[in-house]
Amino acid sequence: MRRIVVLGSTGSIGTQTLDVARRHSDKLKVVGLAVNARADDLLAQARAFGVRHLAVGDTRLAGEPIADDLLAQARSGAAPVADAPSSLAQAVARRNAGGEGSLGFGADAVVGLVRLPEADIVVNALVGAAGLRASYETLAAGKVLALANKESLVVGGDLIMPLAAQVDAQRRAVGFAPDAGPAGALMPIDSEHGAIYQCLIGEDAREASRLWVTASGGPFRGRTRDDLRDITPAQALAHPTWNMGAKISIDSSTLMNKGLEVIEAHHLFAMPYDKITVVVQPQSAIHSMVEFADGSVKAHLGTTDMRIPIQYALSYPERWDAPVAPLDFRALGSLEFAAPDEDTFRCLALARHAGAEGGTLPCVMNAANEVAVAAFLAEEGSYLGIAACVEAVMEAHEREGVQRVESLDQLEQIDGWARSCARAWIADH
Ligand SMILES: NC(=O)C1=CN([C@@H]2O[C@H](COP(=O)(O)OP(=O)(O)OC[C@H]3O[C@@H](n4cnc5c(N)ncnc54)[C@H](OP(=O)(O)O)[C@@H]3O)[C@@H](O)[C@H]2O)C=CC1
Ligand SMILES: CC(=O)[C@@H](O)[C@H](O)COP(=O)(O)O
Ligand SMILES: [Mn+2]
Repeated sequence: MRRIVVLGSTGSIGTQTLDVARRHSDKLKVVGLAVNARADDLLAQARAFGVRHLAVGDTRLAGEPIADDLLAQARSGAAPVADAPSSLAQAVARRNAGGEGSLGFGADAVVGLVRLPEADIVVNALVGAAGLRASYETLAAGKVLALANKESLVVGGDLIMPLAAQVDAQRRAVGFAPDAGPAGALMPIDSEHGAIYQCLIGEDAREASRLWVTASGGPFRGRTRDDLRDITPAQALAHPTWNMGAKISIDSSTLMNKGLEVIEAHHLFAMPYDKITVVVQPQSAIHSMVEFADGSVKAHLGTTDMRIPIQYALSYPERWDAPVAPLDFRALGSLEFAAPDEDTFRCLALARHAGAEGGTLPCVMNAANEVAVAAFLAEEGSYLGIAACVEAVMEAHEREGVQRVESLDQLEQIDGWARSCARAWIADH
């Protein structure tokens, strides 16, 4: 039984993770759940999965009646009735649940769940740089990090990857290492990175000469800059192939998502930026590809459903029964490929620049993007303003001097500076 904590359990990745856990309840046990504000949904999930360690990011909810219900659930110690066909089974399930339950409010309570002694794997499905500390603390606690929160690596890859290498070595030392593959301390959930991870298994990573990161092209593929002037949130949220949370959907439409993924790939696979190439693949059937020194290319394909990479991150090195119908190539028709239009979708080039410069610039770029995307969604900023704001804040940071990444505290301080800068820029435009 693999015991998992799901941070961001009410979101797109979080709910799909719970669906995988439901389908494989003989192999996965959910022991902790965290959300930001959807506390009613959290309570329903906790009851359905018999979870007694709960955290809510929004501290204002601590004084609401829902807090009493959550506390009752945390203290209940009862396995869900559906999982306990007899009183004996229920008694065993109660004993296995172990320890006292817990309920906490605020960012520290959310991060605190990663240190639960009964947790083996933490699924980080938080959104934005708010997920960085949880990623760091998961690996610092020697646990497996199943990572959807790509912003963690974009901002703090320099801190996270050395920790992941340590946990990988610890797991290898105690005998957890498949014959042909890494020990699985950091399992990427992002579809492209899950794909590359699988293409590299059984290979000598030093023989990989290029990573081909695929992009759908987003809802505005083929449009000109002029076409993008009056884009509304509803138009930008309508992703052509994936059903995702709001922030990543906007990032996909601007190609910032692909820029974040290039930086994520650089950290995860130690690949130089000039050997990471983005290719538009509008069907989103090829999730990414790895080219090797001898000219061979391995591609990973699958149904466009995140439950496949989520499940693989949890089952590795095993493969469990498919959570969705596999791809039917007869129905797929053709596969198209194109170069991305980086003049129209400037966020991709900005992110590449931030990644290549390194240090604290990706942190600044990411924070400015988060603020500009939130402003656009709140109809307080324009669509084209997203790239313009990111560029202006990056330039300001470069003028002041990009720093080497030293610590989480340093990153949080620079993130705060970039957010203020971005808010000021939006107020002025
Ligand atoms: N969705 C997808 O298909 C993919 C997503 N990703 C990445 O996965 C991450 C999650 O994306 P997605 O699931 O789409 O996002 P959603 O917006 O759908 O969900 C975010 C989840 O995180 C919770 N949350 C947000 N902020 C906090 C906080 N400060 N403290 C505690 N909980 C918080 C939300 O709680 P509440 O509901 O209470 O607000 C919600 O449960 C992102 O980094 C994204 O880039 C990567 C690949 C694909
Ligand atoms: C499902 C997933 O991994 C997303 O990150 C996806 O890649 C978004 O689609 P785009 O290719 O349009 O960015
Ligand atoms: Mn992706």
